[in-house]
Amino acid sequence: MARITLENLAHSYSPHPKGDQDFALKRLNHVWQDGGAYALLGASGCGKTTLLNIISGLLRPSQGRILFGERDVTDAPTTERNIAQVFQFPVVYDTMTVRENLAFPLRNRGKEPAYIAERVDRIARMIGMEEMLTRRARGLTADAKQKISLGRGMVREDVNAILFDEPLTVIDPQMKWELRTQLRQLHREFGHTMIYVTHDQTEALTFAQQVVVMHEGRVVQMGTPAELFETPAHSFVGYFIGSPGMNFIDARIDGDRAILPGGQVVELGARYAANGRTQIGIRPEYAHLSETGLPVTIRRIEDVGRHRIVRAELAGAAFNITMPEDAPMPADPHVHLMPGKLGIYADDWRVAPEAGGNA
Ligand SMILES: Nc1ncnc2c1ncn2[C@@H]1O[C@H](COP(=O)(O)OP(=O)(O)OP(=O)(O)O)[C@@H](O)[C@H]1O
Repeated sequence: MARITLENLAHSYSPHPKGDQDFALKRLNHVWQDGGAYALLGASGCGKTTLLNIISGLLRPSQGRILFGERDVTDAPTTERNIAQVFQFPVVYDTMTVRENLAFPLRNRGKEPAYIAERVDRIARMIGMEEMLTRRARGLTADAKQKISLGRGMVREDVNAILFDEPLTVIDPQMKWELRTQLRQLHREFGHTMIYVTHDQTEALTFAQQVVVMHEGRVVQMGTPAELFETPAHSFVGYFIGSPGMNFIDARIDGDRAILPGGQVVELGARYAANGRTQIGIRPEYAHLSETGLPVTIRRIEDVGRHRIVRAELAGAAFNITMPEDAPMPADPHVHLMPGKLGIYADDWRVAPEAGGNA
């Protein structure tokens, strides 16, 4: 296994890129620690698959280097990188049995038959296919074939990393949950570096210790699920994580106060110097309806089970508030923003308070 370093990496599918807009992957420096469980999260088209294919060697980056440990593998073929990759759709050998499919990567590397048998049985148990080991892959459902692909990706113990590219797309919801739990267990047991690509925040947050969020070809933040929720570094992370996402309201920042478009003042509890398009950001969970605070107009209330989502308007912008099911609705609705939970954003990036500040 190895630490994977991406150094000044960038990729354009165009042979003559003219500017940033021609890069599917903009310049990027990143380290995947040996043994980490990472999710790579982002909307469709943000560059996740491009990045995975560069790590596995299916694609050569147009700029920069990739290191496995200290070794530069930028020009090394896939076979030398010792990476297992599981794709969105099944890749199985139809004429082989399930057992032969699972054993294939181990046979290829000349492992002992006894070891292969033991390892295949173990993986088959994990993916719930012990009963099917003697069946040919041809004729199995897409779901079953994808489980074989997953099993094959995990059967080797000696890989540098296992890359999963939206591997559960074709799996039914109940099995999805089970397989995700199994992957986590496998990670704990064997400590492989795992990179799991998804556009689904639930998948990312339940699988990974560290979530790397990509937006328009850039890594905008890497953090634990809690860090991404509490302190999104970029407004995209605020929108993308959480349900509903973070509220952003345009505001002029004046030292330790934010002035909203209607003139309402929000005390920030610390001083900020912010230029460009400035906004305050707050999660719906940290905004509470009350009789005092900033006046809001309520547009709609949605009951989503354990709580309600209040769709409101604050200072001319859409504003969501989560509210316990049994909380009373104020007669004259105002919203109270929890001061320690406010973030200040300038041109989409979170701004730290000035030295000596405490927000
Ligand atoms: N072979 C290719 N040739 C040209 N452009 C490509 C190629 N593959 C991907 N792109 C473009 O590069 C950008 C990033 O694509 P990529 O597939 O890496 O994103 P993604 O985040 O994995 O999206 P998805 O979840 O939809 O697979 C997109 O704009 C895509 O259209």
